[in-house]
Amino acid sequence: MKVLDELRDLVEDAIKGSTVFEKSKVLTPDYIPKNLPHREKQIKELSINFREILSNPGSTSVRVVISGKTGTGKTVTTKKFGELFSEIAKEKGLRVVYTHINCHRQRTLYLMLVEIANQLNLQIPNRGLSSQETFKLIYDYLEKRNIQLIITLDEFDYFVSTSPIEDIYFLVRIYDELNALVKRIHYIFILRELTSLASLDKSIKDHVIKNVIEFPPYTSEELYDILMDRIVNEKAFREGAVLEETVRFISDIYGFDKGGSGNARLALETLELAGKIADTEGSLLVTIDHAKKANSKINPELSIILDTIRDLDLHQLLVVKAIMNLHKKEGDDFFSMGKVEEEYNIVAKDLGEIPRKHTQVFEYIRKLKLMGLITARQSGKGMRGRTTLISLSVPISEELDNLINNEIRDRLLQQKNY
Ligand SMILES: Nc1ncnc2c1ncn2[C@@H]1O[C@H](COP(=O)(O)OP(=O)(O)OP(=O)(O)O)[C@@H](O)[C@H]1O
Repeated sequence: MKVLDELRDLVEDAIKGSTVFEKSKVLTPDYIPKNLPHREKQIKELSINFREILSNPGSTSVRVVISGKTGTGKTVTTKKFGELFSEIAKEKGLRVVYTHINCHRQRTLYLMLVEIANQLNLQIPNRGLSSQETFKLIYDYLEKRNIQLIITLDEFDYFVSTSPIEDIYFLVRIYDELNALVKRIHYIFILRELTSLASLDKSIKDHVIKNVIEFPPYTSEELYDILMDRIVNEKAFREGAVLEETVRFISDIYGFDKGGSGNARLALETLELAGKIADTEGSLLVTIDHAKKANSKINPELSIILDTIRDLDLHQLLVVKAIMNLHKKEGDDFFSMGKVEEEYNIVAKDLGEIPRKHTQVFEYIRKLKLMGLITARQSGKGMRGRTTLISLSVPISEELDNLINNEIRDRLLQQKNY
């Protein structure tokens, strides 16, 4: 019974316990934030493409393609645009309804149409209507209420790769089908890769690919602004709970310019998980160490990183060991290149190895950075100008320690045997 009581205490303590979060819901994937840093240009491009709906409604059916890798804000940006655009239309006395369909969830043309009807609050009779009949019902509804409808087809690549060609044709050439004079239906097609449309017939492609808006992967600076916006403006965390260097660290790991994927979703997930780890450890601050632990759980590239450690040569491993030693000795995360080189010289000599020259060590560090094992950043402007500071991108655990030591031992043994 005692054990049960202890467990109950534990649960109660955890419920009462302190937390670094203030409004954690703003970190959930479906949350649409007030600001979308670094997507202003894309929102403007969307607005320009759609403005004719307001100035000359019924004259044209707009088609825009949005293309970009995963986590580059395609979904959140189109939703935000839809929200703002229909709001502005309403102020001008026009009805524009924005519908967002995920082609992966609504897997067939029919299911997509049912979902569009749902979002329009239009009841569809249960007797099995065909897609064509359903679309006609939707169109009549728009006509009766004088509505302009924007349909966003998210993950359109999926629809293209799984649907019969007639369905794609029907969807994009809807006006030939409907024979309607007033154009009320407009599309935003969201794709990860433009090349996924390559297999389509030219007559279809011409209806889809008119205006392409690119969503490039985010740089480290851009991710920093996105994370900071959720922390400071959206108040995801208590004031001061997330250290600035933690945000910098996460942005550097995922920044496209730093060899990362440029994926804002992974950066936000890492931040959220780092917060949860801080809570579990009873810490009032979210530190780089929490971010490293979160990264090792989330970053899909990490298991690959551990594999790459097994491929490193002896002196590259010694550089990694030097950074680990410095971390253990000084408790810091980032060290200047000079310091790492100094420690590397000691580590090498201790093992009876002749340390490599400065330029070679520099090259090792560059390679380790490319492999994603090391994160580098510039120091703040100090007395001696800017210097490059480096840190390991993985948490320093006993497991990592053992792995590195074993690999070093193996390399030394191999050398002896030759
Ligand atoms: N510029 C931005 N500002 C604020 N948050 C952003 C921004 N870009 C992306 N995000 C956030 O990152 C996450 C991923 O964004 P989103 O789902 O829009 O990406 P996506 O490009 O549609 O990805 P996928 O191709 O995987 O569907 C979401 O939580 C979103 O709110």
